[in-house]
Amino acid sequence: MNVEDVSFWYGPKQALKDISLDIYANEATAFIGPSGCGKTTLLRCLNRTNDIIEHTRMTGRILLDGEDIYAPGIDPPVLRQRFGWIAQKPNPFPRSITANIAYGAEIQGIVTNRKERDALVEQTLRAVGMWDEVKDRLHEAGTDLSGGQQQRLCIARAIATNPEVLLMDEPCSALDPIATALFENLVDELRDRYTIVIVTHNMQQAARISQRAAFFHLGNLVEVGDTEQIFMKPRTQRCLDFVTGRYG
Ligand SMILES: Nc1ncnc2c1ncn2[C@@H]1O[C@H](COP(=O)(O)OP(=O)(O)OP(=O)(O)O)[C@@H](O)[C@H]1O
Repeated sequence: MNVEDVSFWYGPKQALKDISLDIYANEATAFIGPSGCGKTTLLRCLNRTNDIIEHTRMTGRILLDGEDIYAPGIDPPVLRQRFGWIAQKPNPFPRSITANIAYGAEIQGIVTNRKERDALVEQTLRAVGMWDEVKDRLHEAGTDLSGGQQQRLCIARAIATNPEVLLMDEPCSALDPIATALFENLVDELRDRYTIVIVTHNMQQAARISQRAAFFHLGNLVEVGDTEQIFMKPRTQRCLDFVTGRYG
C-alpha cells in the first residue's frame, strides 16, 4: 500500500498531517508512538472505516495494489472485504466456533455448502494453530474460549474471507504473556501470505514482530524505516527517546 500526503481531520481537529509512507507485502509494519499521535486513525484510513465517523475529512491518496481506494466508484463495503481487522479486545460473535469462522465466507459466497464450510473451518483453524485445541468442540461458543484463543479465532475469522491486508489495532493488549507469544508467532507465520499492519504500544513487541516501523508524534510521521534501524539507530532524538522508553 502507498500512503501519499494524507491529512485527516475530526471536525476542526487535525489528527494526521501530511503522512506519506509505503507498506510492503509479506511484511509486518508496526505503527508506534505516544497515545493520541494518530496511529489508529491512519489504520482506519487504510480500509476506509473512518468514513463511518461523521464530520471527518481526509486529503491525500491511499493506494492498494496501485489503485486509489478513495477514488470515485470505489464501494467502501466491497473495499473492506480486502482487509481483515483484528481489534484491541477479542470480539468473537456469541455463536459457535464454526459459525464465527464461516459467517463472512457464507455471506460472500466463498462457501456454499456444508462440506466446503467444514473444510474452510479446518483450514483456517490449522492456519492459526488451533485445530487440535478445538476440533472436538467446534459447536461451542467462540466466546467460551480463553482470551488468547478468542484472538486467534478472530484471525481465523478474518482470513476465512481471503483478505489481502490484515490490520491489527493493539491486538495483544488484553492477552497474557503466553497468549501474546503465541499470537506473535502466528503473525510471523501469516506474514508469508498477507500484508500486516499492527498498532502496538509495546516496544518489545514492535521490535520482535515487525520488519518495518513507523514512529508518529502529534499527527506527524517522524520516522519510518527498517525496524532494526528505528530501534538501534533512530535518526531523530524524539524517536530515540521514545523507543528507549524516556517518554510514553
Ligand atoms: N472519533 C474521534 N473523534 C474526535 N477525535 C478523535 C476521534 N478518534 C480519535 N480522535 C483524536 O485524534 C487524535 C489521534 O487519535 P488516535 O486514536 O488515532 O491516536 P493513537 O495514536 O491511536 O492513540 P492511542 O495509542 O491512545 O490509541 C487524538 O487526539 C484523538 O483524541
